Amino acid sequence: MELQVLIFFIFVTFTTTFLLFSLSLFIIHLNPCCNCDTCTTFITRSWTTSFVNLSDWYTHLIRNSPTGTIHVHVLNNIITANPDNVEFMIKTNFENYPKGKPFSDILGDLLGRGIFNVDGRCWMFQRKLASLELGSLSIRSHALNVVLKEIDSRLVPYFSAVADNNNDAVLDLQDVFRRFSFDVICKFSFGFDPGSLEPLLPVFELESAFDECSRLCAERAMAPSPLVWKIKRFFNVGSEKKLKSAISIVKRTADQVIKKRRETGSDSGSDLLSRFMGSISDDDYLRDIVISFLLAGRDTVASGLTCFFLLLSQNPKVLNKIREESDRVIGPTREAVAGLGELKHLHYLHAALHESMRLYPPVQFDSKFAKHDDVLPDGTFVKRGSRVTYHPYAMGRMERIWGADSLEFKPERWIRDGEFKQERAYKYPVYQGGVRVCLGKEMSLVEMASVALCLIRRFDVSVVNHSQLRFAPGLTATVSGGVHATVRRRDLSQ
Ligand code: HEM
Repeated sequence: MELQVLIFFIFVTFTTTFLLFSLSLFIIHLNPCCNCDTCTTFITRSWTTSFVNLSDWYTHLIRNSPTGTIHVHVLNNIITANPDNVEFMIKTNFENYPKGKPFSDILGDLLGRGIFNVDGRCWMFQRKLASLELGSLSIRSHALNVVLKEIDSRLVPYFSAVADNNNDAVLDLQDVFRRFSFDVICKFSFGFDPGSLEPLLPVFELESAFDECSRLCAERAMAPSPLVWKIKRFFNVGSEKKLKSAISIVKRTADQVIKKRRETGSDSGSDLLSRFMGSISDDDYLRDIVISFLLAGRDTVASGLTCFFLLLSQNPKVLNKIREESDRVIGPTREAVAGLGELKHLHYLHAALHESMRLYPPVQFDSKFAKHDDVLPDGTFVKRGSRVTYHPYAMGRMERIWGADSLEFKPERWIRDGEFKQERAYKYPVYQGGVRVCLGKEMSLVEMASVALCLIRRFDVSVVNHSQLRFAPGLTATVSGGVHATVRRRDLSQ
């Protein structure tokens, strides 16, 4: 009995100390008492009466800010859509804006020492290794082969089955593209095929565990204070208990794949894991690296494709122009596929993909934490420890950046002298840009262009729900309830 009392006493003392310590950190870092308009609207959530998404409210505030920057004091968060500030954060003064501890705390349990979650030397080592691998021609053509095989063997049959259903069946584009891109990134990174787009296979345990991780980590990020989730994690209750179990599934599966590969040897050497295995002998480190790639490559591509098809469905003229261009470059045979060389000549298609991600960037915002006091180019003072966020979603909707027609879907704005022209990364930081620019940019564009071509040339895809998109909380832009569409085989006599 005495022992139980002692344990109880230690438990209560520890918990109280922990709570008080965390509360004092919360008060030091945040400013929970601010009663400015922005903070009051944020705390009372009264923005929901006029806006569907938090990002839309931020866009509205930023539009009305003369500098293109706002400050949500209660979150200690500076949010900017000013290209000069973006360039300063991610390039000129990059050293002062690492991901920082608050970010690595949120994703640390899932990503460990993976590239997404680290700064400094550990990041630089992985970055160098990964850029060497991803830059090589052989891995690019491996990526294209993986994508084309998945399109041919699963995506086209899946769409065909829906099109041949006489009852005007509807499919959820977002769900299909997520499963497609999960298969692709697993094959590309691990060299193994989860087959999640096979209609008859049950949802793969790894895939749903990954969904759960992404959702619950985003919940951590949205908590008003890390104290909330840290206490839950400490006691292993509620959402933290679920997260722990989902993370263990992801890690266990990755461990099994690596162990098997060590036993059988890296056969073809073409997937990313085989290539990393040549330089890294620590299997836990290898696992962290590969999990970061799975996270990076899955929902981003699915989100990009979903919004692209939504916009095409609303803009038939753009759709027709893409079809005309592809007939010209690849030839009119519907089954013909574009190789790496031909993809480069599809200028209008690339313009349309970039334009779609301007309005619906897969990563809507990206935060860093200031190491030292600083002043942004627009004059905003940044206190050490503040969170500084650049906001591609708001940037894509700014008249001062894109002109009076900024809300229109106009691929033509990317075409000069008949060719696709890239914009500066700081005006269009959809793939971030600067020192930590996305390493999968080329691969994702090849993947999205290939999917778009194969589907557009064969099918008419019509989105049925056209109301304003409501995004669910998550690391990547995900539409609540999905994006539903009918699919018909194209009438080739037209
Ligand atoms: C439309 C698709 C994609 C978009 C919009 C996108 C966007 C981004 C963004 C915004 C970042 C910076 C995130 C941060 O600050 O942590 C990033 C980083 C990264 N992306 Fe992507 N990404 C896409 C696809 C991919 C794919 C397919 C891969 C893998 C093959 C990939 C691999 C990476 C990696 C490894 C990083 C970390 C780079 C570093 O920290 O140095 N991405 N991406």
